[in-house]
Amino acid sequence: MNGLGNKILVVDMRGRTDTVTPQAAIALNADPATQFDQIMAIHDPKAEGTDAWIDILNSDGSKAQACGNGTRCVVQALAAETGRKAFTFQTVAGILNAAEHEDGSISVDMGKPVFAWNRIPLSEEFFDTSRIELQIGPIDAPVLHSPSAMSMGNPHAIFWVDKDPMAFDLERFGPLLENHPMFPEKANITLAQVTSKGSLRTRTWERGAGLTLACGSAACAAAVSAARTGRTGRRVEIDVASSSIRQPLVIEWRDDDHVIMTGPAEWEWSGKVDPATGCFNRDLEPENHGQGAQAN
Ligand SMILES: N[C@H](CCC[C@H](N)C(=O)O)C(=O)O
Repeated sequence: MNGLGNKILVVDMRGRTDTVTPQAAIALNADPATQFDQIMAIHDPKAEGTDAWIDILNSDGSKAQACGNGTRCVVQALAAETGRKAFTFQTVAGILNAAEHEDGSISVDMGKPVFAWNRIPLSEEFFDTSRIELQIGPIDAPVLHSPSAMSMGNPHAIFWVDKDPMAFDLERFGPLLENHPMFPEKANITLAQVTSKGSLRTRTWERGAGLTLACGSAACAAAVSAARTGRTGRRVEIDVASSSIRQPLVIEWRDDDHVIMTGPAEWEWSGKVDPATGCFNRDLEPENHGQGAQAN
């Protein structure tokens, strides 16, 4: 599946006690036929009142605490399977409520943003993490500087740019910043251009996945950071510059501090996958539209 182009493998692990291994993730990503950005593994629920435990792996095999685009794909797959429209998931980042709307768009309550330096986490103490001292490029003429830092369950740095985010050499700067000592758990790196008081244009280098076509939790982090620094209001339309899918993500940072993300999801193909090794085969004919890959 994809969430605004973000390549998502939704793997049904319900009824099983094993998990998708980092090795399987790396093997699946190494094959062009199954190259992905994140795996959303659906497991039987652990907590009362939840529909599933969602285990999230990046394409480098590392774990992610949140995945907005991937969560919308899980909602679409489960809604197609069950006919239900609203779900409650448990992830490392906490409990997420999500629902598919009549028009097919999907809203996810991504929880509350975290601003404290030591919970993002950052390796240096900053009283105000809405603008931290971090720059890249020549000392006297930095290419990127003074980002806003925060967590959506996963760490984010938002660099403000005054021209198209596509004009930057993010392939070069991304890994330097992702792995910068400032971020003890690494970070997702986003370039954000304010295009109005209610809209942003973004591009993200993802922790553990690199340049992706879209990143939902980064869109949430950009919207919250823009509102937090007075650049926009608390409801923002995000034009994800790198995505070929010309639909905005709508992010609302509600007065109760919850961040609600609304956007599309799309099924691409289904198949069977070995969660230990990553061996897979595609269904010749799509069995059930909206179904993720079935573990075998
Ligand atoms: N693409 C995902 C983000 C995955 C985050 C992952 N890169 C990490 O934090 O390690 C999204 O739509 O939110």
